[in-house]
Amino acid sequence: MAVISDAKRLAAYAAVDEHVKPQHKVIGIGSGSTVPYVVERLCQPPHNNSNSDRWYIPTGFQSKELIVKAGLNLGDVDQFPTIDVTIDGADEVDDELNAIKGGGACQLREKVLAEAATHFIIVADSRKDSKILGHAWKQGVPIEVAPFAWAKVFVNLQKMGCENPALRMGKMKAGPVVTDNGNFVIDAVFSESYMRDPAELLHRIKMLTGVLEVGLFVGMAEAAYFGYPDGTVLARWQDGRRQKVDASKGLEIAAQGKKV
Ligand SMILES: O=C[C@H](O)[C@H](O)[C@H](O)COP(=O)(O)O
Repeated sequence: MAVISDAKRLAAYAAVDEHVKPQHKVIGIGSGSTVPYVVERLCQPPHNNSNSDRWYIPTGFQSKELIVKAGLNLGDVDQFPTIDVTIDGADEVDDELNAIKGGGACQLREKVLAEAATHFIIVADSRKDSKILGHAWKQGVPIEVAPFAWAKVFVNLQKMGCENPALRMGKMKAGPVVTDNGNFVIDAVFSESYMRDPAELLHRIKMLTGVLEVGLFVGMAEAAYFGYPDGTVLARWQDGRRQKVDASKGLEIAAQGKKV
């Protein structure tokens, strides 16, 4: 198995199989390239047997489309402020399961759904499995800001020691990326000494007026599942446990899924 998409699928399948139980009635669906496989698995046996009285809550446009296209019940977090399980992707995950998120500009809704969840689980391929944040993800910490405040937040980030904050610009669109909430995103690279203490960094950035949310998810994930190109899945837990998950069942289903 050499393809990264297969690794993502295995991680997603393993996470769904381990964490989504028939009694779970409200499920948060995250964003990114691994999440379509989460929805794919949720639509297969035995999980699909629970879907008629289950509600799915999206973290943005992409996951809303996934939920609607799969014919699942779409809800929102104002109807369901308590979620049983949220499964989401990540840009990088450190040794303690702190994560950088927001590469797709979804960090605000993602953090609300992560915080609302009794169980918050990350799924990703092995490239996201890291020791210290910033080692693998070089683009910086995604920061969602009120549009009129971006230049002021820029100056404050520079005062904190971030040399080159960047207003994220659209592709095939003149001007900045506008999030699903109508805000802008600043990507801010910080030194390793900052990244070694993500809780402190999160606190300092969040205190800047005009900042709505920071793509640092500190102490939130219960477990993270990383798919490897050799077909294995590594589960890491917040208490430091590491476990190789038997992905053979997932492999079998993935093979069947591809034929469909
Ligand atoms: O804003 C986007 C999210 O935080 C994604 O979960 C994250 O960027 C990972 O996305 P991908 O799996 O596409 O690398």
